[in-house]
Parts: sequence; structure tokens; C-alpha cells
Amino acid sequence: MSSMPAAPAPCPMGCSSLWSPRALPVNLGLLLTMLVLFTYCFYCLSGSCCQPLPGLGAAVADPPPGPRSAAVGSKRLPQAIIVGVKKGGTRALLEFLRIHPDVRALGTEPHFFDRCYERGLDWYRNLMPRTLDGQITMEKTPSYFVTKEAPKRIYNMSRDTKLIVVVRNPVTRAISDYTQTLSKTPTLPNFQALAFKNISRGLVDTSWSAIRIGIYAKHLNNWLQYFPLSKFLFVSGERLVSDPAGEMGRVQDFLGLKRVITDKHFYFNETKGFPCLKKPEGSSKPRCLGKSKGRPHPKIEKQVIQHLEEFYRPFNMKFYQMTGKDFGWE
Ligand SMILES: Nc1ncnc2c1ncn2[C@@H]1O[C@H](COP(=O)(O)OS(=O)(=O)O)[C@@H](OP(=O)(O)O)[C@H]1O
Repeated sequence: MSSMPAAPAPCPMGCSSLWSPRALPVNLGLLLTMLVLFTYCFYCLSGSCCQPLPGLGAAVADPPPGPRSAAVGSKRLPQAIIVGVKKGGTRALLEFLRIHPDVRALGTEPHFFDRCYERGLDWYRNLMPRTLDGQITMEKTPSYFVTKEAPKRIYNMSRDTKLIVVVRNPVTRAISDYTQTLSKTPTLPNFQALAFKNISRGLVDTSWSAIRIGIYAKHLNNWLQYFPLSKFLFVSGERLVSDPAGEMGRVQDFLGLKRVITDKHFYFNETKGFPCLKKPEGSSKPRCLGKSKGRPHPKIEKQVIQHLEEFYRPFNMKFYQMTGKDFGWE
């Protein structure tokens, strides 16, 4: 019996005892537990920790008070979307709306209902900023207005979605659209060559997207198959420039918001030739939109403009009739 080894003395938390061969079966488990905990802590400190480890409970998952608790609220699908139109003044409208404390808007265009629909609603929701109860989640993607599938897809998300369309004289809009393409492709043919199949016969090329987008009545008809007129607000792109506070008043009413954005928020910047914000969201400095918004247009011959005005007139009249609003483009 004297040859029997004595029971090991209790080991203070020291590394040597962990490596003692006789202690191995017990201490290997302890070592593995420590390894798991160490890996987890390292993972959390590196900023990648977002889900609680199974079994570790809410105490680990809850963020401590302080800067991390800024992630309050939840990501929701938008209750209101600026669906159009390209070059109508959609960026100005979104930036103006962002001043409102009850509006949280995605800064970029997600293109979910036209290009990324396959990614699914969870992907879309996850892009959204967090909102508190009572705040409205918004996004803007102007190409939705001319996307055949967009009305049905938005309806399937929620038939209560509020839809905002910023419209602008379709002739000026087409020139603005052309100016944008020209800035990226300097070798582009001139406006006239693209707008007409045959200018002497006044044959407009409706296959050119810069022309097609401006046939608002046709696109609206597609939307009205899914949404009643009461779900729409048509914002005048021209009035958004000449009277931003007045137009923003209508927008806030439509969204059921308190009229917080008023003429106090705007000033007219003579150099830019557009209204700018005195205090944009998250800043105390005045700010105008970027260089790509409100840029000079190339000079287009008067005859070309007149031809296009004639082309759009019946569509504009139809659009006024459908919306019950005269936008004064004649
Ligand atoms: N406050 C203010 N500042 C600058 N620009 C303003 C503003 N309000 C309306 N606009 C007009 O917005 C036009 C661009 O429209 P969008 O923002 O809808 O363009 S886009 O479709 O997102 O590319 C842009 O078109 P261009 O003038 O052709 O550049 C402007 O005329």
C-alpha cells in the first residue's frame, strides 16, 4: 500500500498543475472551457460579436450602457417611399425630410423593387436605419416609378405604403437626364439626335429612356392597378425649388407628421441658384446638395424644345386629369 501514490494536493490556479500528466483527464476539460471562453472574448473585443453564444444568456447579449446603446429602435420596412421620378428633385426632397425628427431615411438608393428583389424582404429590412415607435422609415429609388413590377411588389410588402412622386416638366427632366449621362459619357451624340427618330417630321424616339420616363400618365396607370390615388402624393419639382417650405408642408401633412420643417430651415444660395439647408441633419453648418444636383444644362435649340413640348402636351393633360393637379408645364 505504501507504494500507492498520494492523492495530489489541491492545486492553486497555476499552469504547472494543468500540465501534470496525472491531472490531465480533469484539467483537459478545464483547458478546453478556458479556450472557448478566451476565443469568445477575443471575438467580442474585435467587434464581431453580435449574437449571444448559445447557453450564455442575455447577460452577455445585452449591450452595456454607453455608446453601444445608440443602437436603439428596430429596423422596419419603409412605410413611405419616394418612388420617382429620376431627376425630379428626389434627393432634395429626401434631404429636406431628414431634418424631421420623426423621419429616418436610408441615404443610398437600395433599388430593391427593381434590381435586388431576389434578395428578399429580410435583406431589404436590414438595410434600413433603426427607428423608434412613431418614427417613419423611408427610402428613395426614383427608378421604381418606371419599373413594371414595382407596384405589385410594393403592394405585396404592404398595401398601406405611402408613395411620393416628385414630378418635373418632362422636357426639362429629359435634358437633366441627358446632362447626367453626358457627364459620364462625353462622346454621347447630341440631345436632338437621341430625342428624335426624324426631327423634320417631329418623330420622337420613345425608346430612349430620357424621353420615356417623362410620359408620367402611362407609368401612373400601371401603379393605379394596385394603389388608389389616396396613397400618392405628387410633389412639384419646380415648387420644391421655388417654395421648398410650402412643398414640404404638403409632404409632412401627407405623412401625418407635425409641420416641423418650415421656411426657417431654408435659404436661397445665389451661387448655387437653389435653396439650401441652414442646418441639415446631424450638422450645424449650412449645406447645399452636391455638384451633380443643380448643374448647368447644355443649350438646346428652341425648335427641339417646342417639338418635345408638343409631344408631351397630351400626356401632361392626362396626368393632370388623373392626379387632379395642374403642374403648369405649358
Ligand atoms: N435644393 C436643390 N438643390 C439642388 N438641386 C435641386 C434642388 N431642388 C431640386 N433640385 C433638382 O434636383 C434635380 C436632381 O433630381 P434627383 O435628385 O431626383 O436626381 S436623381 O434621379 O436622384 O439623379 C436637379 O436637376 P439638375 O438641375 O438637372 O441637376 C435639380 O434641378
